[in-house]
Amino acid sequence: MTEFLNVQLLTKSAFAPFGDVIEADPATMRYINNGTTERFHALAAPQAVGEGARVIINLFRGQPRAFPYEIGMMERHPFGSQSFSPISAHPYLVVVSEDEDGKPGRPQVFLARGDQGVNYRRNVWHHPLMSLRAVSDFVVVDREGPGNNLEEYFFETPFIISEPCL
Ligand SMILES: NC(=O)N[C@@H](O)C(=O)O
Ligand code: NI
Repeated sequence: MTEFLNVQLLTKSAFAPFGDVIEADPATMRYINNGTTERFHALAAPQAVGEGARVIINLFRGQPRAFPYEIGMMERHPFGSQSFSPISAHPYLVVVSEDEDGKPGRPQVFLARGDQGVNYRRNVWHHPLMSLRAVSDFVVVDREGPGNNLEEYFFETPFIISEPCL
């Protein structure tokens, strides 16, 4: 039986089980550079485990997804975190799942604003990048190093996101 997923707004509290929201949170702000710059401090902390592992910074250029969209798989990165920070100012979707005995549970879909980034903590189930509306660039901070840092799971029956809006 096809299951449709609803979409919720991305908030720090709702996303807390999965990682961090990278946004200009006033509670994290301190002035630097003689008061000319606001520093929103330590919004997330990259993780990269394993001998020889390092944190790297990438650019991802995502093609917009078409809807209705089938969420047929999820993935996770056992050895490192992965963050996505939009630099094209377009909204995008963030799809995550709790872990249920080594498999992803029912996906949860968040609509992220174009000024919100996310950091998936290490080993958190998520769907690959889901850009909306237009080709969108993201600064991606994740882990490079030895070992297979990609685990994928394919659902027997895909979930459907009918529309990306709320
Ligand atoms: N494969 C890759 O680098 N990207 C995915 O991990 C993703 O989450 O988009
Ligand atoms: Ni990923």
